[in-house]
Amino acid sequence: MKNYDRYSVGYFPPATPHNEWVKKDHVEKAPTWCSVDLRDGNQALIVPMSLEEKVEFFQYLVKLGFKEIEVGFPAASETEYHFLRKLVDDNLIPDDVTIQVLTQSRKHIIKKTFDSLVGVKKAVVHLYNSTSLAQREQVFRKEKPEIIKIATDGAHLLKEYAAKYPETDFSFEYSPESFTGTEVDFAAEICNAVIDIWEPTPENKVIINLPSTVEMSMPHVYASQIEYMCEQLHNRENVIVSLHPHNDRGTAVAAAELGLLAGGDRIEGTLFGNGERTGNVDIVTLAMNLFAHGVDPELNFSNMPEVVEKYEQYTDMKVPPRQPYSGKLVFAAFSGSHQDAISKGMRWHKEKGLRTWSVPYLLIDPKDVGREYEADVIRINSQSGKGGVAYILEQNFGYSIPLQMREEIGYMVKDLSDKEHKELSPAEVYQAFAREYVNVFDPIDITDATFMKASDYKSNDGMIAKIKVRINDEEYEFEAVGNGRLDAISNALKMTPYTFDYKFVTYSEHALSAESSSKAAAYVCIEDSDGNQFWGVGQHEDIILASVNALVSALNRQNKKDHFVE
Ligand SMILES: CC(=O)SCCNC(=O)CCNC(=O)[C@H](O)C(C)(C)COP(=O)(O)OP(=O)(O)OC[C@H]1O[C@@H](n2cnc3c(N)ncnc32)[C@H](O)[C@@H]1OP(=O)(O)O
Ligand SMILES: CC(C)C(=O)C(=O)O
Repeated sequence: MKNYDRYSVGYFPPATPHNEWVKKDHVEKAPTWCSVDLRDGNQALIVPMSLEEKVEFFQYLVKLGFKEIEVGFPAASETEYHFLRKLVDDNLIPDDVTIQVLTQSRKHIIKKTFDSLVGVKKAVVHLYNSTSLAQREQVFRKEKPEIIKIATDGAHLLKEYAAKYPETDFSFEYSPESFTGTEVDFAAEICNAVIDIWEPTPENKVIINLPSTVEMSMPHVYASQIEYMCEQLHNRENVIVSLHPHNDRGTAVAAAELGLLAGGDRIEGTLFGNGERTGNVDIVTLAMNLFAHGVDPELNFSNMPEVVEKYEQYTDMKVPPRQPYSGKLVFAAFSGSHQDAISKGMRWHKEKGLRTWSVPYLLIDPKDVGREYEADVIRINSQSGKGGVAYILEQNFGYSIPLQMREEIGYMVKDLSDKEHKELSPAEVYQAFAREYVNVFDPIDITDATFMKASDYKSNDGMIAKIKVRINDEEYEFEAVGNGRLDAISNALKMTPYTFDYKFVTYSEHALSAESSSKAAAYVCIEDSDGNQFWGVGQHEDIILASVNALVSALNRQNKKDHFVE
């Protein structure tokens, strides 16, 4: 590919290695979450949200458990301003939720921001200016001291305006925007200049937010930068280090996780990673990654389908089918060996009554995010195998297919999917199975069967079967004795003018689920003198007649109408 040589690394790792974070292997507690869906997410939409949509989305974010929500850039537009006023005037902000607003470091914008906040109980005012080499040179055309002055002027203004509204509990946040393209020592210098003005205390900490406004490096470089900043920041114990990753290289989640290992306390991100360009960091994935490591994420995504639905409704964006934890296909196993392992794993967990989760191929239990095994996990197409097909028949329709029969059914179903070139729904799997195996009554149909004990039969408990049978539209009635019911029926059938060539290989039966109107299923396998085997399945409310139906089905599969001659 041409033109790769136009690019080079544009980021600035610390001059000395800052890699202590590498010694930790997982994040041990949830960070403070700040949703920026209504600001960063909103500013990235083709059509930003309406006031009503923002109100609903805000309330939904509260329901999910967010305690800090950046509600907008109130100086940006009338909608943003009125939205904030509505939250305040209609008392829509719960006491345990802090709203946050973003402002550039410009006096009229800061003033308008504070105007919009009048009457709010508590708020974070988030000040930013760009600090990267590229922005300094190309956009602001200013040297470092002038860039620092933009930040410190803004920091002073925030203090001044906040003092005018003593009824509001204000906190301050500063972002050296484009941090990832900023020399780390300069980033530390400008953040410290702001911290020194704000003079944080344990009661009034400040937030220093370190955005990868554009994600430029591999995630470990971002982590090293965060570790360096945590070491350099003044008054660190009273500074909340916040991370605001974007996803330009597709590694925002990794960067955020490593950044947390490196000392980050707080994450700004959005549901499903909506945001500028390739998006902000996806808070759903981050939170669920904690969950999957046994850490309480302190956000509630237990009804993921609803989260997806609401998000799509508010933003008009789509959650892709492979989005971690939330996409439609992320728990789906189509391939045979995966299905086999999952169904065995599920059974193992059930049998052992295990609460801890270790089912192969599934990072978490889909039920924990409101997904259904039946609809979401094992799905049938031409890549599927016997284990998956048997799982579908058992879970959805109550048929516990004998192990020896599974392979044959598996191939029959996958072949059908292959020919039709489509996924088969559980109902279609069942129809294919039923059509081929269950209660197959043509050309042979036993229309009536009664049994009596033949106690004199070789002094054993033999059975006498009296059957009415229709074969190729002719009716016959015979009575015969056998060492069991099926044997007696076989002997009666042999009295018809037809030749039957089979012996029994195996038989099994079980009750079907309580909801089913047919209460029993039976499975019969017969073998002809050439060694060919034929399975049949019978279904009936009466277990004895289910077994008769299974035998008849097997015989009919052996003796297809056209080939069955006297
Ligand atoms: C990475 C991020 O997501 S940052 C947030 C970005 N979000 C947004 O910008 C959405 C909301 N913004 C807006 O609606 C508008 O930009 C407003 C209302 C805030 C300001 O509008 P305007 O003043 O008309 O335009 P604009 O933002 O283009 O202003 C650019 C000027 O501000 C300066 N500027 C830009 N950002 C900042 C900042 N953070 N602090 C101080 N000055 C800044 C620029 O250097 C430029 O200066 P110049 O006029 O001397 O050239
Ligand atoms: C304002 C800052 C935090 C921002 O949105 C970014 O840098 O991406």
